[in-house]
Amino acid sequence: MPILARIPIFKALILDIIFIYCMEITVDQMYQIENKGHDMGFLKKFMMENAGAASVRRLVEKIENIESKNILIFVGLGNNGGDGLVMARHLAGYGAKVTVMLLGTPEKIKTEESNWNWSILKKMPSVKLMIGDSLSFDFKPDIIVDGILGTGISGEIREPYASAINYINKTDCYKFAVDVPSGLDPQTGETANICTKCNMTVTFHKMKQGIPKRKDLTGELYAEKIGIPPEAEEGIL
Ligand SMILES: NC(=O)C1=CN([C@@H]2O[C@H](COP(=O)(O)OP(=O)(O)OC[C@H]3O[C@@H](n4cnc5c(N)ncnc54)[C@H](O)[C@@H]3O)[C@@H](O)[C@H]2O)[C@@H](O)CC1
Ligand SMILES: [K+]
Repeated sequence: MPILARIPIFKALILDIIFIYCMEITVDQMYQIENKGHDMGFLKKFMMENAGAASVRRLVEKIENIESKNILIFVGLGNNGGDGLVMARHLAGYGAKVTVMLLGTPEKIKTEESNWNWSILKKMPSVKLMIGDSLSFDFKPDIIVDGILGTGISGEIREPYASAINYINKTDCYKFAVDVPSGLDPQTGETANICTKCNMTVTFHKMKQGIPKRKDLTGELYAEKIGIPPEAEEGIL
């Protein structure tokens, strides 16, 4: 054993570092765990539901009088956006004034679980739905939810996501990132050409290795369980 590791305080520190490192997973491991959980019957739509619900719990704990707030939710066409759609429904349940800006058209939503959530929102007049790439709103948001891009990010940010990220960064309000601030690579901690700067980030299941490197962009950072059976990790972690 190295000499330093024999001194209790250093031993504790080394154990802490090992523990923190082991708690963090790669993005690839996350996708494998998600797929295995889904194959076990814990469907991705349930994971998405729990991700959105856990995010709203954190937001409601943080922000007083949520029912009086104008909340603007930017959603991309992947499952990060799907989590944002779940948040919209839960926040409407709290009585907040919720507007969803889908960055694209509904036919281009990529997954069954995101589509499922979009179709529920279409039946909810309590949530205002906008589509396309207009960034002109007839209210001033108190809170913006960034559900644009998550673990599926690759390369430089393309339109209309880039303009939405710019809009978020120049708007003065509370900013919440779903899973990871859009533009931040959750594996490496590096940013693309542009990235949201947020006040709070809630990531799911376990911390991804790159995210805690960028607390300057994440703000307060949490990893929330979303119901994936621990057995889904077997053979992966
Ligand atoms: N992995 C899991 O276990 C779970 C993941 N969930 C959510 O799903 C997310 C991952 O979903 P996806 O795999 O659909 O990925 P994303 O939602 O991150 O989106 C990927 C899509 O965005 C587009 N895109 C990628 N890079 C781009 C760029 N630079 N500029 C413009 N467009 C770009 C691509 O068309 C791609 O299909 C996570 O971040 C998380 O929010 C949750 O629903 C809960 C469970
Ligand atoms: K995001």
